[in-house]
Amino acid sequence: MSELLHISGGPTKPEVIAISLSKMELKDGITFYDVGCGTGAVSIEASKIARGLKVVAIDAREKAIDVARQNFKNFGVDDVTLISGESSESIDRNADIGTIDCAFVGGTKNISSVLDVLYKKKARNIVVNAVRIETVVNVINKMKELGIFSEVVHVTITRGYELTGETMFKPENPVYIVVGKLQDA
Ligand SMILES: C[S@@+](CC[C@H](N)C(=O)[O-])C[C@H]1O[C@@H](n2cnc3c(N)ncnc32)[C@H](O)[C@@H]1O
Repeated sequence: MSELLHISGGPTKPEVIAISLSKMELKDGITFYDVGCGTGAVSIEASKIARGLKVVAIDAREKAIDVARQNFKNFGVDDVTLISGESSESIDRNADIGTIDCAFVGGTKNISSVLDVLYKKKARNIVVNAVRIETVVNVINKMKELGIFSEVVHVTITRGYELTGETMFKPENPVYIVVGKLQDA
C-alpha cells in the first residue's frame, strides 16, 4: 500500500474527507473538481467511491501540483487533469470546460470569485472546507446570494492516542463544511 505524500496544509483529515464527500452526489463517471487540491487526497478518496471519475485538480502552488501528481500515480488515479494556477482564473479561462458535477473546494483564497466561476460553469454540487470564521460567513453569504446554499456543518474530530499504555483523546482543529447545490440540477 502506497504512503500518501504530504505537503503543508494537507492532507485533509480522512474523517473530514468522508463527511465532505458524503455531502456530494458522487456517481460513476462524473467530473470531479478538486479546487486547491494540495496533496490530491480528496480526489483519491472520491475515486474509491465512484468508478471512472474524471478528476480536474487545481492548485496555485507548483509544489502541490508535483505532490498531487505523484500521489495520483501511486494511488492509480488515472483520469486526471492537473492545472497549476489560481482556481477562479484557471476555470474561467478554460473554454473547454464541460459539465462540473462535483466541486470540492479546499483552498479558499479568492473564494467569492471561485464560487462565482463555479456557479457560472453550472457546478451541480459544491462542498467548501473552511477553518476561519470570516471565510465561513463569506461562503454562506455568497452561496445565499447565488441561491445555492444548502447547509453548513461544524466538524470536530477528537483522536485517540496512547499515553502510558492507556488511551487519551486530543481534539484536532475544527472544520466547517459548507454545501451548495444548484437548485434545478
Ligand atoms: C488546506 S490545503 C488543501 C488540502 C487538500 N484538500 C489535501 O487534502 O491535501 C489548501 C490548498 O489550496 C490552495 N489554494 C488556496 N486557494 C487557492 C486558489 N484560489 N486557487 C488555487 N489554489 C488555491 C493552496 O495552495 C493549498 O495547497
